[in-house]
Amino acid sequence: MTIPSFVIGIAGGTGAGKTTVARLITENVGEAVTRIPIDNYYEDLSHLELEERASINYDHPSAFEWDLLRDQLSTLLEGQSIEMPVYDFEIHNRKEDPKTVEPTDVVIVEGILALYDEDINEMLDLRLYVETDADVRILRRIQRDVIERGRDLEGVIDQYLSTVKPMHEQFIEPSKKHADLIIPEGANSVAVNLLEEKVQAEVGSDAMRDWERPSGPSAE
Ligand SMILES: Nc1ncnc2c1ncn2[C@@H]1O[C@H](COP(=O)(O)OP(=O)(O)O)[C@@H](O)[C@H]1O
Ligand SMILES: O=c1ccn([C@@H]2O[C@H](COP(=O)(O)O)[C@@H](O)[C@H]2O)c(=O)[nH]1
Repeated sequence: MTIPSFVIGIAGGTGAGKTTVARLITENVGEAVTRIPIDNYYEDLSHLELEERASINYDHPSAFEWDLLRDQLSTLLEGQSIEMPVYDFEIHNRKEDPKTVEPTDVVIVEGILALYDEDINEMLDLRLYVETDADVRILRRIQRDVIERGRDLEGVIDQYLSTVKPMHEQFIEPSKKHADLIIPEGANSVAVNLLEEKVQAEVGSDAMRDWERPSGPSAE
């Protein structure tokens, strides 16, 4: 594999289709891709009761442990494995066991604030922002949170109006200015096909990568 990996950041509002885009553009390259969902880097809130954890603002940048994400991403880019935390949305906390993640040709950093942090942005080779209308996103979120994340309708609506929407407007939408590409309507087939080709090229042509990178082996 090539070191450092080619790193793609995928940001966008809740329900925009980030995970779907990440899955579709990498589904034909097998294990050459590692996904780092930044949800896994929510602060460890084990010291709080479940009820207190449920009322946290999970859409504010301060909810994330950025130092850990920066450290683990750079470790991965140096070619070493990491012990990535794994988040459980039902209990609003990390699971007990982390997941061992090995370095791969392509790394995808995905999450609402994937383009927010300056240091993380510098580590990204391609910055994507998935843009989908708010009404579509909230409908998707209601469906997902009730079915997969153990929430009730009233709770999803309250959280959306009190934190998700205002934080989207304050932090997530403005992070779009850091994007190299904006993908309208999420997983649209033209965008997905182009990005899939790019991912396959990165997995398949290590030699070209070295030519392109000033810090790559051929530049030394
Ligand atoms: N282009 C699309 N068309 C229809 N449904 C979609 C599309 N993209 C995503 N979805 C659906 O919307 C929901 C949220 O998508 P997801 O990729 O998990 O969003 P995010 O990761 O941005 O929160 C999922 O149920 C997914 O299947
Ligand atoms: O304990 C938690 C942690 C996060 N959330 C919400 O998740 C979304 C981000 O996930 P997407 O897959 O991008 O939708 C964020 O808007 C948080 O509000 C949560 O509800 N509970």
